[in-house]
Amino acid sequence: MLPSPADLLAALPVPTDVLAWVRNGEGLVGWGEVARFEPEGPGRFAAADAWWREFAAEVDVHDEVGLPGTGPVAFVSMAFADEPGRSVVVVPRVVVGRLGDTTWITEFEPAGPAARSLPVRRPSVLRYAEGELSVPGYRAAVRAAVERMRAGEVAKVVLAHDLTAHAEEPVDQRFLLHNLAARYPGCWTFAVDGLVGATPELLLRRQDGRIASRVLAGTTWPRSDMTLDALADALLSSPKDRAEHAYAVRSLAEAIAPFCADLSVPDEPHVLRLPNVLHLASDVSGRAVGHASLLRLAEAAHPTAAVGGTPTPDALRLIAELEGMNRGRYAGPVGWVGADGDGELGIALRCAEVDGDVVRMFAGCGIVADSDPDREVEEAEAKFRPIRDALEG
Ligand SMILES: C=C(O[C@@H]1C=C(C(=O)O)C=C[C@H]1O)C(=O)O
Repeated sequence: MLPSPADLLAALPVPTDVLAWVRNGEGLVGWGEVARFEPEGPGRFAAADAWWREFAAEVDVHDEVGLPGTGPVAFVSMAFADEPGRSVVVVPRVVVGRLGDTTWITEFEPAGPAARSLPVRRPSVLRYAEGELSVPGYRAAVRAAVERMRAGEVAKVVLAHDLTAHAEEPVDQRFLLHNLAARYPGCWTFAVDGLVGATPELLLRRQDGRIASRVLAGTTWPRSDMTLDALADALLSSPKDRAEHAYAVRSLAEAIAPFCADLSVPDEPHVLRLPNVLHLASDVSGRAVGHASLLRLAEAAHPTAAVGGTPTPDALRLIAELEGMNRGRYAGPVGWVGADGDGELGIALRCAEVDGDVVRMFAGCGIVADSDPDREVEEAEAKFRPIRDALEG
């Protein structure tokens, strides 16, 4: 039995090409690679689903545990945009999983040589630099979005920017994972093909005929002049944040309604408290009708107005125009799928793309007509905290 959240991650023997999806000590970690598929474009979800079905159907499975996450699994990280962007589906050679008190190992045969276990290394000297969209560039983009919204072009748009850190040596992704899981145990700590983070937002879970989602939108952050209770009350009674939240909930609920019976959407959001931010949160759930896999459900739901906007097509056009950067897999669905098409996909937030010694971090905010550009810059700063702190140790 593995006693603490850090321990599932401690099973990872190597510093890069690690796979993880861990929350409160439960989940999956993987390494080695038996297969990979990299779809692109608007058909990427359907292509990933078809490829995985075909692959999983060929596997001769001996599953002695029979829990969600046992048997063959693929880790998934989808591009945010139809263009540009590369999505990744990876089937690991070895998976270690944990659910409740049960811990298991899944291995493809013939088993490869055991990976030599390398100690976790702290990144050496970090130098920060602007990303593709600088802070002043981001402020200007938010200002422009507000003007366009006041002119009635869109109701909500989510704008993000990036920040780069350079280390002296390739970054040990496990160092980030350990720090994120220790500080944000209730978030889903993930790593797929170099995208590493800890997201508080569950796009969709499909399991045993149930569909669930945790929608977040509407954010505040701790400051010295207000208690956490006062901040939470202010967030719940802020018309701006409630409006941002309502768009996100509606977009998710409408997208999954055709695949669900007994859809349950809370009348009021609750406040999710994290060390760096507080969010308005709504847990939506329903009973799955039909056989649409998790990947096909995600295709219908992505991007929700938590990371895109309302109406979606106009918001996506505005994001491409005003951000002018490639989001890559940031804000796209990330997680795992099982051979039966069930699994869990979060929204890849509070994360970074790690490429050797370069770490590209992302953060974004929902913008509505009465957003203040300076506050959105501050909110993005608060959202960079988890990954920056994880890098710095
Ligand atoms: C876009 C991000 O977060 C999203 C935007 C939020 C908001 O605007 O209030 C809150 C949670 C997330 O849905 C991010 O963290 O980068």
